[in-house]
Amino acid sequence: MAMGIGELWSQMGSIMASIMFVYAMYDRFFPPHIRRYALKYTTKFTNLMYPYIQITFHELSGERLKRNETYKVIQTYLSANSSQRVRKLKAEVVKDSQTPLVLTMDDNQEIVDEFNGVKVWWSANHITSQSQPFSYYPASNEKRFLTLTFHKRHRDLITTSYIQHVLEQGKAITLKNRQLKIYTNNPSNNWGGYRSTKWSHTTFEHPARFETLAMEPEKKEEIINDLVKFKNGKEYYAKVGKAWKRGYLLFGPPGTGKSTMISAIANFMNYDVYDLELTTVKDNNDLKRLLIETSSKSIIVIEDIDCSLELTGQRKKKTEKDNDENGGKPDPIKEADKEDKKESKVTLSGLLNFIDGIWSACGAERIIIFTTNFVDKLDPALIRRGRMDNHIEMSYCGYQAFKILARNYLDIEYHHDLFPIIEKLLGETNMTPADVAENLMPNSITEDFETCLKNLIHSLEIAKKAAMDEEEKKKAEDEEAQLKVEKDKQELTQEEVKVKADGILEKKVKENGVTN
Ligand SMILES: Nc1ncnc2c1ncn2[C@@H]1O[C@H](COP(=O)(O)OP(=O)(O)OP(=O)(O)O)[C@@H](O)[C@H]1O
Repeated sequence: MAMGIGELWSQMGSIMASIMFVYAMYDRFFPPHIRRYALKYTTKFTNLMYPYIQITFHELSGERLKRNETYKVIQTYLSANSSQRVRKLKAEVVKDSQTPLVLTMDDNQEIVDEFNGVKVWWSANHITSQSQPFSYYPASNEKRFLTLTFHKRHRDLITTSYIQHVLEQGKAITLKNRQLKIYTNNPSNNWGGYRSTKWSHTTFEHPARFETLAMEPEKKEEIINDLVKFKNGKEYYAKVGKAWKRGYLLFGPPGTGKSTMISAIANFMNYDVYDLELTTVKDNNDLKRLLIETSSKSIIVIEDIDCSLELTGQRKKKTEKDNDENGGKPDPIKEADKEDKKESKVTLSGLLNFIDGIWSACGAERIIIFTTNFVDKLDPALIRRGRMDNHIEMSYCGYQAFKILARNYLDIEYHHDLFPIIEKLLGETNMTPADVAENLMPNSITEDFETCLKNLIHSLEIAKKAAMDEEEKKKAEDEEAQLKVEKDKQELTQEEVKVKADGILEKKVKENGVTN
């Protein structure tokens, strides 16, 4: 006969009461050391019966309870996998991330992950403990940890491959989401009589991308392929015994996109940028120290390398020009700056060591970029292949590059009737992408794209005429110079004739004098 609900409840009640009674007796009459003994053996027994292994990853570790990097990386991995599956999520503000609000698994939530067909369980937990006086997070007396549970027959797979997989994936996601930074070296205060420079940084938010960079598509593709090969080249570089770094030399006239290219590379590679101002570096040692302080996955840039040091004599010219701009008088600010530069004792060999000396191998995955407007003036040792592996010429705007700018600035995707005229004019005159872009920008909100294209045509025609006039002028000057040379030659020959004639006359006079 079926048992009534009331009867069931009364039976459960008496079972519970018996359990409580036995526990109270155990607690009261068994001394603690016997209880500990019993607990030890019960745990051993349950461990034998329980086929799962648990690994915990604590949020804080070490004596000073610093935040554990592994915990953060696993949390990132789990966030990427859990936000779709877990019902209770926690929103956290993360510093230096492109997505400042990150959703992570909340306490006591569990997610199931699968690796090579094996199931594992992750759970987020916390225990409340006494507050930690030495913790970097003094307010926190909650110890958080993540627990990984898996069947013991998969021990090897999980403890080696799976955990490594989680860490690699977590790191990759962190890198992808991180906010890029741009560093620059500033002279630091006199300290103990030693004047050195220090990196300071801000967030790097340049919007340049390869898609928006105006250059010939084949050339662009070549650069992208080279970068991808470099990024995936860890094993290759290790195999050939070369430090994992690459040098790029960007050269071309001002306004052809050298700085824009650097930003596009940084965004594409997801690397930080170190903009090195060589003139404020005290000496080779200071340069070495700055190099050591740069991180992996970064681009070290030295812009206008020809003006940075007295490696080419270019700096002297620049200074003279600066004085001319100031009515011949030295500008006090620039003079102070000059004092700074005078102190820079970085030498060519110091710079060469910086690029490929022993110390350049500290840190990996680094790109060094030099830019210059005057490639011919650079010391060949500085830019030889192997140091600057890839020489990229940034040239005047061609038709393909123009089409990219037209798409960027005017949203013209494929073609416009004015394009053939522009193509012809671009073939006949030199205009930098910076100037083309400037012309394509509407001067007012009422200006439509056709007007912008016409503005460009007008500017190209003016530039073409100016170039022709310049050429004519140069031709005329050359001709004049040539004429002068010829005239000088003629005058010289006349002079020679005169000298000769005078010589003959003198001789005759002497002879006559003798005969007379
Ligand atoms: N190839 C390009 N593609 C897209 N935009 C460009 C390109 N070249 C120049 N520009 C535009 O012109 C501006 C100036 O270009 P950029 O500073 O990159 O030139 P640069 O070659 O580094 O000049 P400089 O030698 O004077 O430093 C940029 O802000 C960008 O808007």
